[in-house]
Amino acid sequence: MMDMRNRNPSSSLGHKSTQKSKPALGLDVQSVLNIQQNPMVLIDEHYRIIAANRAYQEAYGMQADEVLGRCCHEISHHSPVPCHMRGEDCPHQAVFTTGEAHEVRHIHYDHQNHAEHVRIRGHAIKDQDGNTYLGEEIIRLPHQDDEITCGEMRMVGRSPAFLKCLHHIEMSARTDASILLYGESGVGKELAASALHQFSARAAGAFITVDCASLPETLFESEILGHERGAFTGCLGRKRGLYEMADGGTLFLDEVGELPLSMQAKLLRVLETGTFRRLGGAETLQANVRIIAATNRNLLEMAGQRQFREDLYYRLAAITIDLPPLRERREDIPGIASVLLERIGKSWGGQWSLSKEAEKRLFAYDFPGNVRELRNILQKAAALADGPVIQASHLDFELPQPKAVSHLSVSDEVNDSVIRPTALRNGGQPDDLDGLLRQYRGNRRRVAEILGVSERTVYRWLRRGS
Ligand SMILES: Nc1ncnc2c1ncn2[C@@H]1O[C@H](COP(=O)(O)OP(=O)(O)OP(=O)(O)O)[C@@H](O)[C@H]1O
Repeated sequence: MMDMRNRNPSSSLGHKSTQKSKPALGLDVQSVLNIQQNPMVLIDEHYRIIAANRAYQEAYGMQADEVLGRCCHEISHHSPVPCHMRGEDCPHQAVFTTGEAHEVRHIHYDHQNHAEHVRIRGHAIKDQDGNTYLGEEIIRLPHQDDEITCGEMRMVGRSPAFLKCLHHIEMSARTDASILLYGESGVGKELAASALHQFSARAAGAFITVDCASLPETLFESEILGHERGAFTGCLGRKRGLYEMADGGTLFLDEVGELPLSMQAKLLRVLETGTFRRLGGAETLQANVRIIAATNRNLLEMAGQRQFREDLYYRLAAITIDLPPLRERREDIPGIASVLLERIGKSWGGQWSLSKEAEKRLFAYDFPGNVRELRNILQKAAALADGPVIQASHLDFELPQPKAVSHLSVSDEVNDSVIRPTALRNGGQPDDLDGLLRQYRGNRRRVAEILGVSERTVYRWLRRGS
């Protein structure tokens, strides 16, 4: 039987006096911890480990006397500073500040410096003197959980901001609440929605995407609710709508902020009742659908300007999740770049990697168009590279200074040398839409204004090109 007081007298449970230092109920802490199959540790307010079970010692390849008295961050993060000082969501900080249990997703390093994804549940534990300790259970995630695989796509990242977002996605997926994903264009909202569906109890059901930006107002009802035969001129047969097709699964409303007010009212009616009628139909139908919506607009601000219904906002946003832009998680750039190059290699039949200098240049760039822009830059670079290694010179991402453009119209633009590459193609789409977006730091509204088209049109062009 191990006596914690002998191992680390200053930090054992009930350490205030020898008389009182006996653990509650006289239990041997070590044997209680050893019952746990997952790694478990007790940590004091100074981050020092005062007890660790056998599974913890095995996970980090250390003997008990090598672990006790050491700081938790030294062992699991190989870091001299606590994880919240490196931007991570730290259970220690949360539990000692709030006294509440806290769960996070982290990357831990074993004694051979191998990284592994873990879920940590931290709880406050009191001794008989009222001192608080952090009890941490560490759940090691299976290898395939290192990344989120959505069909062919993988959601890659290991930055604190990304792990926090991934944790929110996993936790929210357990509920059936509606979720609103916020994030700049190209940040991975659709991928996140698909991950939410996959983690949820509805994973076996359908995942149906509605592109709200490109859905014409006239087709809204027939597309979302379906129609009966002969419902309108030229309508030959019965068709189930997207809402009905998502029964038992998830309906993803992409770019929900682009929905005109009239469509918002129709959508709200369906979401509130869960019932609907196909166009031209008399029967009231029902579907059990989980709603995930995404936007890059501030919907509450839009609600204040009467451009978005407040009641619809609250129906969509039971839970909101922010997806951080790539420039706020730069350490993810090399990992994502390598996955994107793998994807490009597979579809083009080749293999590309980045030179050190190219990696450095990517790391320094701001990516107003986020992961989609990174993908476009890499595609272009792979096409330009004369071998398997992409050099810095192949990366075309000069971010030109935005010009003062508030007064520009389409005709002004034709005479403007900076914007000339965007000369309009058939159908109004500029030749270098990506370049124009880069020029205006991904601001689709500004680009739409310059081209004299609606933001929905710019969005539709982008989708067509991706
Ligand atoms: N973490 C990631 N790891 C790997 N690929 C990613 C990641 N995030 C996004 N991508 C890729 O970036 C591209 C853009 O992602 P996605 O379409 O999900 O962005 P979005 O936020 O929905 O964009 P938009 O607002 O324009 O609709 C896709 O090809 C997607 O697979």
